[in-house]
Amino acid sequence: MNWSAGALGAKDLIDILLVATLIYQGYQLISGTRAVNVLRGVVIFLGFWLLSNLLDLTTLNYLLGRAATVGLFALIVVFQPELRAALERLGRPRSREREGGAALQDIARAMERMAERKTGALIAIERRTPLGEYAQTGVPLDARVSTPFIEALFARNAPLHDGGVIVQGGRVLAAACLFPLQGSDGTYRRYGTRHRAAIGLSELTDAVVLVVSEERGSMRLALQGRLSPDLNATELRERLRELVFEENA
Ligand SMILES: Nc1ncnc2c1ncn2[C@@H]1O[C@H](COP(=O)(O)OP(=O)(O)OP(=O)(O)O)[C@@H](O)[C@H]1O
Repeated sequence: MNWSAGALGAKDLIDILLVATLIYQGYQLISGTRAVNVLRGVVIFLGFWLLSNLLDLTTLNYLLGRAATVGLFALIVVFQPELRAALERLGRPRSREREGGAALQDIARAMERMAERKTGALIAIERRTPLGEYAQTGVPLDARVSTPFIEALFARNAPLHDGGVIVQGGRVLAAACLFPLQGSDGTYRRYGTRHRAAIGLSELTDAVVLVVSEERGSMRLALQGRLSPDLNATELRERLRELVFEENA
């Protein structure tokens, strides 16, 4: 940017606009993931680094400079799954998103039917945080989502009915997965393990986790460590559309 020229040219404005868009899109890609907290830490670290530079604190500045180099590589290694998911999302064809929309309808339909029959179910829908590490605790499937398929997975006595199903962009990634149980902090203590597994996973990731209670035949949704009240079919569809299709688009 040519500051000496005094006024901002059209090129500078485009430049600023593009950088602002990049920063915003970058933030959108990581918002709701554990990377946001790390980003805050990085900003604080950079603040200290800048301050040590301004105040000319040579030793501190040297140490922070060294730590930054190592830290950059550490961040790439630690956030490799998130980076891969973000890049994958950038390059994901639109057809794949349409598939995701149709899959939501199928999941909602399966939820209603299982609730009618009081078949217990637990379904996690991946958003920005990759759920691969939880999928690894179950049986890998990589199959297209459909209402009968989801119902078959949770049918009583079906081999994979125990545990949770993980859905990623219109496909069932794995079934019979073990989700982290919500800690016993009191609020959700009275709930059984299926509901606490839903809350637990939604606490650690940004996934939308759906539960059908075998006991009550109710449908609920866990998000960001909170469990919704009972949802009817219309409410469930609405919530899924806004949380998975619109927010994640
Ligand atoms: N950590 C876990 N991860 C995934 N699924 C789990 C986990 N713990 C329990 N489940 C599932 O929950 C089932 C047990 O549900 P439980 O009756 O304890 O819970 P609940 O919340 O009372 O649900 P419901 O209302 O359906 O009875 C197990 O059979 C298993 O399928």
